[in-house]
Amino acid sequence: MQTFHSRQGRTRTEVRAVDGVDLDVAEGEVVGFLGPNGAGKTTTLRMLTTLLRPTAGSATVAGYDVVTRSEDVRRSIGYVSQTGAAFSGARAGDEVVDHGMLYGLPRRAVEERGKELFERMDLSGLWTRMPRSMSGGQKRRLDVVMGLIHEPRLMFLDEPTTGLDPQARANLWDHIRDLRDRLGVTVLLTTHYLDEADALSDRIVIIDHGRIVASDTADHLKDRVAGDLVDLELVDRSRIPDAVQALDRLVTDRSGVDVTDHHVRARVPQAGRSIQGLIRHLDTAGIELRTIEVHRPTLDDVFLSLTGRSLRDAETAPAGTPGSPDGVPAPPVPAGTPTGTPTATEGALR
Ligand SMILES: Nc1ncnc2c1ncn2[C@@H]1O[C@H](COP(=O)(O)OP(=O)(O)OP(=O)(O)O)[C@@H](O)[C@H]1O
Repeated sequence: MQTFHSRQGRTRTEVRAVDGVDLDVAEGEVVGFLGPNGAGKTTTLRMLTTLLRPTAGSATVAGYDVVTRSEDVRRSIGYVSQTGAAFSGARAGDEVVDHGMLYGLPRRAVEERGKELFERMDLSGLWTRMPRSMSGGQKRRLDVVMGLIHEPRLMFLDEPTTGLDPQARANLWDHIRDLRDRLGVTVLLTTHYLDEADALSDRIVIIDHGRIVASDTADHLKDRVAGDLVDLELVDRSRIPDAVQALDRLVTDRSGVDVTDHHVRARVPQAGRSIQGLIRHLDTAGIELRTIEVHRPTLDDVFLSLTGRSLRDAETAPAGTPGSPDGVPAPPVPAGTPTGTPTATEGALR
């Protein structure tokens, strides 16, 4: 759990930023932490990366307790914050080398690894460039290089693609996939982009008001929580009651059947399996269709069915004052890279 206190005049407000987060991440998984603004994603990440001490609860990252073994945690992880890491006026390559040396790594080894990572991240030729003259996408990839310089087994990426244009986003997605596929890095990323969570994550954890409301693969969430949307457009409106009855038999929850104009719509679990039978039935009953459409649900549908509101509508301005000095700043990290552990991250931050 993470509780913040903020003061406005004489009023002291308590914000429970994270309240009931149970999370297990296996080694090699890419987990997308999805939720609207202010849901508690960054706060959870800051606790897992030892930047913030949990008010209650415990968490283990790469096998180490985040409070009692915080230095070991820092040595084992890479963290790309929302604001990025490349601040100084130094050249990109020098930034990377300085960053690696903070981990106690020898200059030569860091340079070699840094140049390799520049190639892998499509930054070749930019070693001596000032970060401020790089494009948004290049800067973000430089942040990822800095996060990877000490060969962590686990990467935390906080909204890695916010502010990037579609091409730069797609490019960074490829690199994030590459982290897992080629480097075997476990990735925990936060996002409020539905398509990003969908495209990148082996598993999606949906957080709302500081609590986890769902955790599963995107496909399972869609099948289990939302169901496919079947939309029948009838030629003859007088047959609507018959079509409603036919579709209603396939509905397994209480979501029911909607009727507008010539359309009859319902959410049906795994419609691919039942649609043929439905069409046969309608045909036999002489119900003529103008169109039939089946839509896979989106993650927004999942969020809607779990919380009663759309993720987009849930995007509200955060209530507290993020960035106030509740957090413990991370000191430079000591050298070394731990060997893999069976569970990359686990914890119950309640
Ligand atoms: N240091 C702080 N002091 C007071 N309140 C805070 C602080 N940090 C975060 N909060 C509050 O805690 C809640 C969760 O914030 P958090 O930044 O974790 O959300 P988020 O899901 O990462 O949002 P975003 O997508 O906007 O980054 C919000 O209500 C926020 O205002």
